[in-house]
Amino acid sequence: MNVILASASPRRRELLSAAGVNFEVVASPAEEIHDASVPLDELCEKNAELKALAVAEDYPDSAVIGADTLVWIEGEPLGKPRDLDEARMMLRKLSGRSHTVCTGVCVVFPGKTVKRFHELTTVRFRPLDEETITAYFEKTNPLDKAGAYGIQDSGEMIVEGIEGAFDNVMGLPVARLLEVLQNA
Ligand SMILES: Cc1cn([C@H]2C[C@H](O)[C@@H](COP(=O)(O)OP(=O)(O)OP(=O)(O)O)O2)c(=O)[nH]c1=O
Repeated sequence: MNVILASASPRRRELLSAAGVNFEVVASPAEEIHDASVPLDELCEKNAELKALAVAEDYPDSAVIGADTLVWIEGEPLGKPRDLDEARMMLRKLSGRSHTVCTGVCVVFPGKTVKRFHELTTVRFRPLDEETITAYFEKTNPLDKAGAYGIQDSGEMIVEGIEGAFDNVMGLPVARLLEVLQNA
């Protein structure tokens, strides 16, 4: 079965390649929803589905994978920051506390069968002072990442510990995705 990753994210590409899956990449034109009144798990899965369905229209004979990662703190979803000021505000908010990272995944199979799931990881941040945030932004670009951080990019500067899967924080819970692809 031909597999398409409907994502522009280099991290998702890396993770799926490392799992030994052969796939093509087609970035999805879908617009994400960021509506705090929708429950986190539903929001991640819905966005993943919108991304996958938009590409599946043009590739009806392939299995099309969409994914969406949101950082959730105190009932508020954090997407990607608009600029460095907002990125700094996000890290201040995450400083010294735990938050939830939810990645929703949707696979649209030929015949339009849709499989959706999500995975949650708890991430505990170190207390961050302004100097650490500045130093961290010199190491990584926060603007293309939900919550303004990348656990895979000098994550030890800011993260104290996690409960759950690391790859889920990076943007793709691969083990569960492989099960879905294999059981198709
Ligand atoms: C929290 C966190 C997010 N991220 C990234 C994963 C995603 O690429 C991004 C969240 O944005 P998404 O909207 O989920 O994905 P995207 O816009 O990058 O790609 P596409 O919609 O085309 O699939 O944040 C990390 O790389 N590391 C992290 O620790």
